[in-house]
Amino acid sequence: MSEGLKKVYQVCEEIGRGRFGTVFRCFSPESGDFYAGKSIDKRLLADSVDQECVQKESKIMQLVSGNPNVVQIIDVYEDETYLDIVMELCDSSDLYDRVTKRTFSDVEAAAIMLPLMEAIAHCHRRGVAHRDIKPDNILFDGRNRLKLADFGSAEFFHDGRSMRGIVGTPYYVAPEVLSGRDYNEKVDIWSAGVIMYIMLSGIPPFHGETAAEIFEAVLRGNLRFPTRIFYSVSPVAKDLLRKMLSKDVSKRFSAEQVLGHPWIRREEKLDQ
Ligand SMILES: Nc1ncnc2c1ncn2[C@@H]1O[C@H](COP(=O)(O)OP(=O)(O)OP(=O)(O)O)[C@@H](O)[C@H]1O
Repeated sequence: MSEGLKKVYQVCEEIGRGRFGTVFRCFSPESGDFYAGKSIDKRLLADSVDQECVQKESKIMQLVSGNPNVVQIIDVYEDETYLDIVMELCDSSDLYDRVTKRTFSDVEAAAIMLPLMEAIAHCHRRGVAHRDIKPDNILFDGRNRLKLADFGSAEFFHDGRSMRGIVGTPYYVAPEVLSGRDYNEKVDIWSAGVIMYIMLSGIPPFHGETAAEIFEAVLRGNLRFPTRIFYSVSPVAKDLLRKMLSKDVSKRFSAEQVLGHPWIRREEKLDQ
C-alpha cells in the first residue's frame, strides 16, 4: 500500500481479492470509521492494457460517485508502485449470497431492483455503462443499503456512440455482446433483468451446463416463465421482465423507463 494511505488510515485485515488488487479493511482515526481500501501493485500489471484498465476504473468510480446506491470513492493515493482506492465499506452479505439462499417475493425483489436501477440510471446519465452487472457486484453497507460496485469492466459511451468487446459474465451477458455486434448501455438493463428473474424464481432465465451452452441459450433469448415456478409471481413483474429481457435492443427499456414501470413504482409505495 502507498505511504500516503498509511499516513491517514490504519490498514486492517484483507477482505477480498480481485483481478488487479487486494481489498483491506482500513480505519480512519480522524473520522472513527472503517473503509475498504483496494490496493493495486502496479508492478504486477502485465501490460499497458491492464495499466489503462486500472486507471480507467478509478476515473470512472470518481465520475459515478455521489449517488447513494453506487459505492462511494473516498480517496485515491498513487505513488510509483501503488494505486490505492479508498471506498466506503460494504461488509454485509452481497446479493450473490442472498440469491443463492432463497427466492424473493415481489415486494422483496422490488426493494432490491429500485436502488439497483437508480444506480444504473445514474451511471447511464453520466455516460458510463457498467457492463458487468451481476449479484457478486451488488454489495450492501452496514445499514443494508444497496451499493453497485466493481467498475473494472465499465466503459464510457457518448452521444449514442456504441461499444465493442466481449465483457460480462455468462448468465448475465446480453445477446448483442455475445454476437460480437456493436452495443450500447442497454446491456446493463438485460443483466439487471436476469437478476430480477433469478430473485423471483431461483433459476437463471437462460441456462446450460457449460459456458458455451449458456451462451447458446442467451443468443436464442427464449424467455419463459414455467408455471410451476412462476405461479406466485405477478403479471406486472413478468411484463417488466419481458421489457428488460427483450432481444430487440430498440424495444428494450432504458433505465429511466424501468424506474417508471408500475411494478417498481407500486412496490415503492407499498414499501413506505
Ligand atoms: N467497498 C467494498 N467493501 C467491502 N468489500 C469490498 C468492497 N469492494 C470490494 N470488496 C471485496 O473485495 C473483493 C475484490 O474486489 P475487486 O473489486 O478488487 O475485485 P472483483 O470484484 O472480484 O472484480 P475484478 O474481477 O474486476 O477484479 C470483492 O469480491 C469484494 O468481496
